[in-house]
Amino acid sequence: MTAALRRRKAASLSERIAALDWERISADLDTQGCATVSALLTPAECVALAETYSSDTAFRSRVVMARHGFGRGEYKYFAHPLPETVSTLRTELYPQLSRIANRWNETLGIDVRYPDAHEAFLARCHEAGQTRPTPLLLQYGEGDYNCLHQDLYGEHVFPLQVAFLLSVPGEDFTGGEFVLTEQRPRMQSRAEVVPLGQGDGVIFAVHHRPVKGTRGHYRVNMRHGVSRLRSGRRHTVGIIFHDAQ
Ligand SMILES: O=C(O)CCC(=O)C(=O)O
Ligand SMILES: [Fe+2]
Repeated sequence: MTAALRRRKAASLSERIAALDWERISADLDTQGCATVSALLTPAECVALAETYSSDTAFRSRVVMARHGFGRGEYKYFAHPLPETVSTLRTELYPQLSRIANRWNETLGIDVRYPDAHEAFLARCHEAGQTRPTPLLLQYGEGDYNCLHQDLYGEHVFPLQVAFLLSVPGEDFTGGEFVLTEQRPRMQSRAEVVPLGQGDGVIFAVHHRPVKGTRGHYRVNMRHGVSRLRSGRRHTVGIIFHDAQ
């Protein structure tokens, strides 16, 4: 098979997103507060995205985490126009996730509802002065880590976000595990380490999520971060659906 034929036969990113098992993802998010999708990005897409890190024009700002007490390592927020892979992920993951987000808000008795199209949700952000794009590329070297945090950038918050591992664990880097914590009312916190391979994504709650208890649902507070890299270099791309002030 020629390379061109192989390319045509390979499903596009849109097709791969549409083919995801959303019932399973939805159930995992309900029970665990996170769900993984395996190899949604191809190795070529991962390498291409990771390589844009050195670009001067693709980004609107760079954050050196140690300067802000966020950890160690750095990240850059993409500028418009977003790379096609990032824009496709953001636009096409959103409609499925908005159904889960609306269901969660209903469960928690929160009045906010999310529109079906990402464009409509962005219009809401923009009207409130949240106009700057939030998708970001992160870069970690040996000894780097990302402190537990929540990606909140203003009044409007979409309750789910996604991070994709672009590097190959065990080969490009060691350590550097994705970590989630869940703070439960009047109980001790629960931690979850999410093993990821190259191109895998983790979908997780940004801030709050409903947990089923014996007497209805209650709200827990979520944070995410990355444990210390023992060696090598690790890149991830973060897809956050609300824009920033
Ligand atoms: O590098 C990671 O795995 C975490 C990235 C992150 O904090 C984010 O995508 O918001
Ligand atoms: Fe984050």
